[in-house]
Amino acid sequence: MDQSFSQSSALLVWGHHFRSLKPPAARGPNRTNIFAPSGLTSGRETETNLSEEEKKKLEKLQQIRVKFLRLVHRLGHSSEDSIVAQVLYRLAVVAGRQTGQLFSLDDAKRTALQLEEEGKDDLNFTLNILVLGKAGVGKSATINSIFGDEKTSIHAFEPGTTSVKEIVGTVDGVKIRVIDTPGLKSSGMEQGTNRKVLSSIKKFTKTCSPDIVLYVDRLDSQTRDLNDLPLLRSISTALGSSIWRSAIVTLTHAASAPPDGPSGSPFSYEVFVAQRSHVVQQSIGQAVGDMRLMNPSLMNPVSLVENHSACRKNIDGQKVLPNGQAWRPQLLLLSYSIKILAEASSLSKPQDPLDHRKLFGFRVRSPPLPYMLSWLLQSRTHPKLSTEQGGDNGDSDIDLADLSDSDQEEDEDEYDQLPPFKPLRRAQIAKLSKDQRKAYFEEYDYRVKLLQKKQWREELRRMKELKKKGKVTAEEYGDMGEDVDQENGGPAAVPVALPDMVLPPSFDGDNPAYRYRFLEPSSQLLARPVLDTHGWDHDCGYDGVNLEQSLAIASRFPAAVTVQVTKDKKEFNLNLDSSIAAKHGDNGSSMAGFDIQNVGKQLAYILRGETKFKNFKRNKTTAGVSVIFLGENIVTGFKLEDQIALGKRLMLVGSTGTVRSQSVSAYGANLEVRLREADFPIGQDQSSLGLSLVKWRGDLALGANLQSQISVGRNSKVAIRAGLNNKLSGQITVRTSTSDQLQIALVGILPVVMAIYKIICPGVSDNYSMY
Ligand SMILES: Nc1nc2c(ncn2[C@@H]2O[C@H](COP(=O)(O)OP(=O)(O)OP(=O)(O)O)[C@@H](O)[C@H]2O)c(=O)[nH]1
Repeated sequence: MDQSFSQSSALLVWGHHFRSLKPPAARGPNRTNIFAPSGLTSGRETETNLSEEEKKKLEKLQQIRVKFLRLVHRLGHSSEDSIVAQVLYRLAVVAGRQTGQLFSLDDAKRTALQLEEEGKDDLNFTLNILVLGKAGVGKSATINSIFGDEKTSIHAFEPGTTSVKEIVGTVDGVKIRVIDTPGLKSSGMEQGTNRKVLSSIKKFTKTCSPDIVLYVDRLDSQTRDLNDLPLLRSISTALGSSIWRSAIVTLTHAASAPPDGPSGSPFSYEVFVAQRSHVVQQSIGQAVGDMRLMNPSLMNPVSLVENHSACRKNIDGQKVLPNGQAWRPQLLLLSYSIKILAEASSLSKPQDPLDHRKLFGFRVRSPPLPYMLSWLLQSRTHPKLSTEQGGDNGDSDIDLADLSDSDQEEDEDEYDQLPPFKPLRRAQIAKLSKDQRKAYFEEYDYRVKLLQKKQWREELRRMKELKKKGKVTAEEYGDMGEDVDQENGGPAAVPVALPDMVLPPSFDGDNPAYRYRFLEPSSQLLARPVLDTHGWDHDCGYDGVNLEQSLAIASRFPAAVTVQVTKDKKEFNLNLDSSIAAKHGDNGSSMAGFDIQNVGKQLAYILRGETKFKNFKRNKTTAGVSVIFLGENIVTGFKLEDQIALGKRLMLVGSTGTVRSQSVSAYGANLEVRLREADFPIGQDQSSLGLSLVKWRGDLALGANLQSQISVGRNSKVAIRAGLNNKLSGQITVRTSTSDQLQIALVGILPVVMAIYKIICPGVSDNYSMY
């Protein structure tokens, strides 16, 4: 389910610079609200005291404001839009927060609308854009998308732009002049070539100085570190670090599916965009050498772009991102805003220049509602008292009963009735013919399975008896380790022995995993290191720690706390999950929880509660609420969930819910069918098919998700995960694990075959690289 949600989540698309913002003027008690109707404040009185020079400045600022509102109108945005509100606020600040007749917002709005209705072509607004970036990142394609026309040629496999050139066109009555530049090189060795290109760019910009710089890179490139520093430094040295003042980080290929995270499941779109934006923004900060630019509130704004011809379009024919936002009007609005602010800034005193980065850096953002909705709709297991803590282990009663009736005796008998069997030695097996060996292994596997089943049932029976007598201890219960949790279709969360560190795939003497081993813990507090598998060579990869504790509060209320802290040089992540539950009779249970999670770069504090009722033997209904505090936003949520078990193998889970913040709501529903092998957990084959639906800001996102784990032969397992949404983007992941070396070799050949296929059919590879 996650995947489909992540595809549709809307998120930090504009980085943290584009947060929905209540006009800050409305926040402080001493500030004048620029959105208040004119004439209600003392503006008129102060206006009469103004000098001629100040009056002229106000008039000019009002003209700029009218011009800006006309541009906003042409883009189809409203003055309530967060970027627009921020620009208007900033203009009011430059004006000294005058609200009199000379600088009335209502007047400006009225004039702008009137001029637009008259259709006058007197806007007098031009925009010069310099486009910079590495080779092949999509600079020329972005320029074509801006103009909606094939103005410059693009190439997939060779340098498309070989010299600096100017492209002129008109968009919404605005004359836009774009300087397209040859692709720059990132490696330190090639900075000589870059210097030549940059010096020709500099010559060009002397005659046509840019209002905006688009620094273009790909959203989907996997650089984790500061690989582009030499390139960014060359740009700063050649064009001056002030070039970054008006730069927008433009990330192309924005419809790409997020890659897999350390947990194996894909990142949400929000996290993917936030991480990639952060890497580029930080690199720019480092290249400029201004530590203030490392401050999130001063980083360059980010804009997402998707140039692919198959990109989904909205009813107006505008290309839209996976979160449903039309990117082109947003990019233009951002560019116009920066130019408008620069115009306003030229009227203010030199010691107070406007830095648009500061402007867009307010730490308030529109919360990613689809992401929060998918989080809310997840099924949760209520913590239970272990038998040692005095509990009867609630739901697992059903499991034990279910799993120990009817066909159990048959299986046991079957195993006991089997004729004697003598396992062969390796040397004896080697002498068998191919058919004999096959028959031998089939028989061997069949017997092992029956034996495992028998042992498992014996263990369950033993546990049941002990439970009846109230004698089972937590350790024994933990040893069992096989109690099936009906809700999650997997082993229930019971204390298990501390796992060892995962060994890296190739030997590395520096890796601590080879030097340290865990000891069996005596405490119930489970502590585990968190491994980041995407580390570099000689990186130890352990950047975090995970702690888990289950307790019984007042010997009655089971509680569970999980804390995970990851920290490396640059990032600090904290995740806290804590829950406490209380039972109502035999069939009901309520849970309250407090979580802390990283959402983008902010911490979200979450209060949640839910009540679960078992209304029929195989049906459970859950209702839950949540309140999330994210920055200055409060997101409230409500959900309903129903689980029906149809026999032992099939489970149906349906949930629906809504989240709401700042009078915007997102609605969603999930339906999931889970199917597992009849002798689960001895046989591990299981599949699930999920459908999800999210409605947010008028956009409907539908997603389907299939997950399947199948055993192939004796030694291999295949796990398939496929996701597809109604925007026809999706992802298929196939993972195979095998102990057969030949198969590994075959799997290793796959990328080579793919690479050859791409060379033979370049068009195909280019078109399908992201979809
Ligand atoms: N899927 C996808 N492909 C893109 C996108 N932008 C560009 N491309 C493709 O990437 C390739 C290179 O695009 P160009 O626009 O020529 O890149 P460039 O940065 O101008 O390249 P140089 O001029 O050589 O520096 C072309 O095949 C484009 O079709 C995008 O947003 N999504």
